[in-house]
Amino acid sequence: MMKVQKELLLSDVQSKSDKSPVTVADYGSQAVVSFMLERELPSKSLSLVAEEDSGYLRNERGQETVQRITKLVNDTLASDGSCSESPLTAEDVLRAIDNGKSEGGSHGQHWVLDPIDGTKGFLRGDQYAIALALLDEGKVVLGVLACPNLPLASIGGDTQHSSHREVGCLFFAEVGAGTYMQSLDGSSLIKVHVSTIENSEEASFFESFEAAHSSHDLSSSIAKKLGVKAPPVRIDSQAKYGALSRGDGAIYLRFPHEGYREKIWDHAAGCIVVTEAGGVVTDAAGHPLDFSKGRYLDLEAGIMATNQKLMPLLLKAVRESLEEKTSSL
Ligand SMILES: Nc1ncnc2c1ncn2[C@@H]1O[C@H](COP(=O)(O)OS(=O)(=O)O)[C@@H](OP(=O)(O)O)[C@H]1O
Ligand SMILES: [Mg+2]
Ligand SMILES: [Mg+2]
Ligand SMILES: [Mg+2]
Repeated sequence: MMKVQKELLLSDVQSKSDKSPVTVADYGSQAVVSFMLERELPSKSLSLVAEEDSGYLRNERGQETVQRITKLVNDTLASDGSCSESPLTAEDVLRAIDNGKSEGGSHGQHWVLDPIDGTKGFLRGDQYAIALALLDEGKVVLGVLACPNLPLASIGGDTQHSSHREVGCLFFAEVGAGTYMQSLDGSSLIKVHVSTIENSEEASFFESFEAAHSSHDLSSSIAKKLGVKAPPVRIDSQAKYGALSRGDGAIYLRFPHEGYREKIWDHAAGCIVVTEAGGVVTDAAGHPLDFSKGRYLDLEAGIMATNQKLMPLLLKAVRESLEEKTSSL
C-alpha cells in the first residue's frame, strides 16, 4: 500500500459521481480484503458492506485500470505467502470488489469495509486507514484499523516533533475485550486507553484535515466554550479514532456540512476502537451511533468522541454552539 502511494500515477486516480477521488489502491484493497474474507470464512456466505463498486471499471475506459488493479492484487497476494492459488483474473477481481454491495442491516452478520479511508490524505502522502468492522445483529462487535502512516509515538500536542519517527499502526478491538495497538510489522503489542483528562482546558481535539468534510468554524466555537487552549490537530481518516483511542488527544469533532449523509464504513471500526479503549462516541445529540440502518448512518448533525468524564461538558458545548449557529442563520 505504501509503495502504491509513492508510485501512484495520474491515470490511477479517478473522480466518482460525487466528485470524491478513488484510486487503483482503493479498488485493489477492497478486492484483497474481500478475497481474503471469502477464503478465510468458507463455511458462511459473506455479506460485505464496502465503499467501492466496479461500475466505472466495467466500462470501456476502465479496461486498463482493471489490468493495473489485477496486477497489484496478485502481487499483494503473492507477497503474503499464504496464498498458493493461481493468480486471479480481471473478472475475479471485479467480482471480489462487487462482493461489497451488501445493504447490511439489523439481522445477521455483516462485514463493513472502507478499503482506503481518507483517499485525499492518501493522495497527499498523509494519513489514511484501512478500516474493517464486523456487525452482529446491528452492533459492531469487532474493528480493525490499519494506519500505515501514523507514527507509533503520540501525535498529540508538543510531542509532535518527537525524534521517534517509526510509522505504521494497527488498532484492533473486540467487544468486551478492550483495544490493542500493534506496529504494522507485528512487534510491540500494547493495550490502549483513551485520555484521562478531566479538565477540558487541557484537552486537545482532532478534526478532519479537509474543511469540506467537517466545519472547522463550528469545532472552533465548541473548543472555545470548553476553554481548549491547544490548536486543532487535523488529520485525515479514521486515524483520528486510532489516535484518540491511545490518548494522543481527548476529543474528536466532526460536523459535516448540511445534507451530507455519513456512511457506516467511515465510522464502524473507529467507533469500537474508541469505545473499547474506554471512550464514548455519539452523534451531536448525544445518541450512540446506530449501525443497523443499512449503508448509511441516520444521525443528528455530527459526530463526537471523547472520554466518559468530558462527554457531558462536550455535549453541552456542542448544543450551545449548534443553537447559536441556528439562531444566527
Ligand atoms: N462532504 C463531506 N462531508 C463529510 N465527509 C465526507 C464528505 N465527502 C466525503 N466525506 C467522507 O470523509 C471521509 C474522509 O474522512 P475525514 O473527513 O475524516 O478525512 S479528511 O481529514 O477530511 O481527509 C471520506 O472517506 P473516503 O472516501 O474513504 O476517503 C468520505 O467518506
Ligand atoms: Mg471515498
Ligand atoms: Mg472513508
Ligand atoms: Mg474510502
